[in-house]
Amino acid sequence: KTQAGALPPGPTPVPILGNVRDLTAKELWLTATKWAKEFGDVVHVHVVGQGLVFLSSPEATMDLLDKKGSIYGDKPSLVAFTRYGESSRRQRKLINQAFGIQVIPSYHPLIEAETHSFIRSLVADPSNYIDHTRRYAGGLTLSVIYGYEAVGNNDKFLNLGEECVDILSNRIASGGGIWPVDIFPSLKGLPTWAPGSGFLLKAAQWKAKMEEFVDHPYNFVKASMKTGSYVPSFCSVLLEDKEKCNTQFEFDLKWTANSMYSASMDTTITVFCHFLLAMVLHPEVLAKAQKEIDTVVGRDRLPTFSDRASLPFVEALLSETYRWGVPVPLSLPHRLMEDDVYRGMFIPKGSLIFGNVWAITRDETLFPNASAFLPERYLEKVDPALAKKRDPRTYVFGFGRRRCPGVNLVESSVWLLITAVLATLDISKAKDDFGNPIEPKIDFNNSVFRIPDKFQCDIRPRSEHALKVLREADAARP
Ligand code: HEM
Repeated sequence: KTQAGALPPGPTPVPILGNVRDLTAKELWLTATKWAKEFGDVVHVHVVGQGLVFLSSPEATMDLLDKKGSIYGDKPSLVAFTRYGESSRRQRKLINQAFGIQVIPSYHPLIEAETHSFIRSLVADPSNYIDHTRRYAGGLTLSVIYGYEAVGNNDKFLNLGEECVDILSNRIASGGGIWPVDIFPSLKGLPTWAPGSGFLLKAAQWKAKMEEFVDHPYNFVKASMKTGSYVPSFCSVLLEDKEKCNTQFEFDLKWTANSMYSASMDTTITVFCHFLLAMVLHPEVLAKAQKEIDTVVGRDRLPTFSDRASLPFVEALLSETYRWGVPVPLSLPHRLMEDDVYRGMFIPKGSLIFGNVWAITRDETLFPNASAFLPERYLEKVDPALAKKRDPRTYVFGFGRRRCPGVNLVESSVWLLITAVLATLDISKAKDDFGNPIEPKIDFNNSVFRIPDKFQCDIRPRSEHALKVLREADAARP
């Protein structure tokens, strides 16, 4: 077979298993970034015959995942949703119909209601902030997608969703390798002692749960549509068009709806936890943001979307939260559909391509003092090309044809989430029995999403008045 050039460089594989051991590392993005320093911004490793390519610069991610998106747009089938083909294009079309930028304002009342309810839960029970964020993200998605109103933290659909995401991202993904079995078909033949063989059982469990989770909320929409009393949602709007309702369409619709649920959960949790952590570690940033909100919004009402343009520091704080937190540090892999040659290096068809967002967002030339949380870096005026290169949104939502289709919704919902929290709550280090501040202990144990393990912190209302304003906002809601 003729090859146009050598494979991209990378760490030396061991026979047969290749780089399996390199890939089982905790915080794989750190390892991938070390490789980038050693071998360059395009690194190749292989796992039992499956090639993985890590792209660690804005140039490489743009050149391949964006500019050559038509051949870098496929997905491994289990990790995320669908292959890039007819069905994926149809699904994205459905999503864009529901989450196009012009549609988002119609979700504003829902977003506001979920945000205020989230703040009430934080006030009532601050230490369980992760559960509340999960409830918030799940609740928002269930209502937007299915018109379903989740009840409490123990809702049946929320629980089902949680089980699926948990099996996938924690048990399958961290069970000895990074990605599940049908990405590495060759793992099926491995003896049970080999790293990664535990995949099979877990993948079967996951599939069964997934089918439940795809069908149940969808059946809820259909049943409620039959009764005539239902809240319009992504599914109901698309189902109303009876013309299109054939089996293929329904199949696409229910899997699309489901993929959005899973996709919104851990991502939102990651972003919120990093915001919280940044506020715990940087009281001066919290104070500055609160001062801006007090000046622009005042203390007698809650911030709304119409305040956004007048809150540049909060905007910078949000950007810095995306950059510093890096919610999905290796993004989600794309699958190369045809052999390709890049800068003379040969990248074979079928390779899994990872955008190393961690390496890019920690690049000192783009972000001096990159490990520090400094919203001010986004207040500096720079030319548009550089601004785009430094905008974390260019990377943290993924790339090219598979870029996160929920981004417009997130851009609104996460903004309001942090702005409303800043307006109503104080966040600081927890104190021990002697009143000494406790340093939050930070560790990352999820192999796909960079979610900090639960840490101690102190969250409380800024004042009695803030609580009153919150109650008034609730009372005013129809
Ligand atoms: C802060 C929150 C979020 C972040 C950081 C985020 C990030 C991402 C990333 C990195 C990807 C992979 C893109 C790629 O493969 O190149 C992705 C895919 C996806 N996201 Fe999001 N996401 C967020 C929230 C949401 C929400 C709220 C929804 C839906 C309501 C959503 C729906 C999706 C879907 C459906 C995909 C798969 C797209 C495809 O494979 O074509 N995401 N997201």
